[in-house]
Formats: sequence, C-alpha cells, structure tokens
Amino acid sequence: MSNRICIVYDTKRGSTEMIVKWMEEAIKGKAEVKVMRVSEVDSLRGCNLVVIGSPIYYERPLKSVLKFLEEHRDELRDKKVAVFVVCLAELFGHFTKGYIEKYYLGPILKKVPAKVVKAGIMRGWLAKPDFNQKENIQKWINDVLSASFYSNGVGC
Ligand SMILES: Cc1cc2nc3c(=O)[nH]c(=O)nc-3n(C[C@H](O)[C@H](O)[C@H](O)COP(=O)(O)O)c2cc1C
Repeated sequence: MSNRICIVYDTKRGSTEMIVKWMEEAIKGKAEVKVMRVSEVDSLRGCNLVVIGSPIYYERPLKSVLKFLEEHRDELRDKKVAVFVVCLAELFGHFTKGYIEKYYLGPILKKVPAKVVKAGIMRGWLAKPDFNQKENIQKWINDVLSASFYSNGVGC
C-alpha cells in the first residue's frame, strides 16, 4: 500500500487550519495527503497514518476532537497515529512543557487506541499568523513521515 496520510483537525479561529496547510504543503510530492476537519470525516479508510490536531481553549483540547477519537476508535486501532496541540502556553518554553504534555496532550493521547508515532506542541497565535512557526511545523511533519515510513527500526 502506498503511503496515504490523513490530517484531521478542528479550529475556532483558523490558526490550526493554517498550521495544517503548512503540513500539507510539506508532505505533497512525498506521500498522498488528505486534510479534513473533524466534522468532515466519514471514514479513514485507505489512510495508513492519521495526524490529529487540536487547539487548546481553557486548558483543554476541543471536545470535537476528543469526540472524533471516540467515534473512530475502532478504525484508528490499526493505524499509525501522530497528534499535536496548538496553544500559547508553549511560549513559556520548557517551564510549561510538562504541564502541556499532561493537560493538553494527555486527554488526546488517552483516547488514541494505537501507538503514537509522535506528539507535537505547536505555538499558535491570537490575531496575526505567526509565519516564524512554519519551518518548525514542516520539520515536525517530516519527522513524523520519517518515523512512520522510512525508519529501519535501528534508530536511523
Ligand atoms: C478564549 C481563548 C482561550 C484560550 N485558552 C488557552 C489555554 O488555556 N492555554 C493555551 O496555551 N492557549 C490558550 N489559548 C490560545 C489558543 O490555543 C491559540 O490562540 C490557538 O492558536 C487557537 O487555535 P485556533 O486559531 O485554531 O482556534 C486561548 C485562546 C483564546 C482566544
């Protein structure tokens, strides 16, 4: 089967959507990619890697993303999964890393029934897009691809 990636996300104010577009741009030409908002997902058939992202509002990922994970639990079981959150707490660097892992990524990770290839913390924004994040985000998704498809199992 060729590598087919589904990126599933939700957003309230558009930054997660822009982040996902940057990911899509980085993947194109390397693998097949389909981008869907959680409300648009009918089936994940044909995807061997699912990347799931949520912004953080009031210390939590969006309910719509958690609901998506519950509703697609059976389908996700035999897929590779990567997850990411978009938030502003990341601005405080390593001081908040543990907090973000526990309270922002934690609720998502708990609902993933498969092995998680990679979990990412992306810096979002409130008004103007932060284009400085693009390079990091594209590197992250390339690392996800490497870990999912090109790893030879000996740490390369
Ligand atoms: C009302 C509101 C509440 C927020 N709560 C949090 C929060 O608890 N922790 C955090 O790190 N960021 C918080 N943020 C920042 C958002 O996670 C950030 O702006 C993100 O980029 C929004 O994603 P979206 O544009 O895809 O909706 C909040 C933003 C707003 C407007």
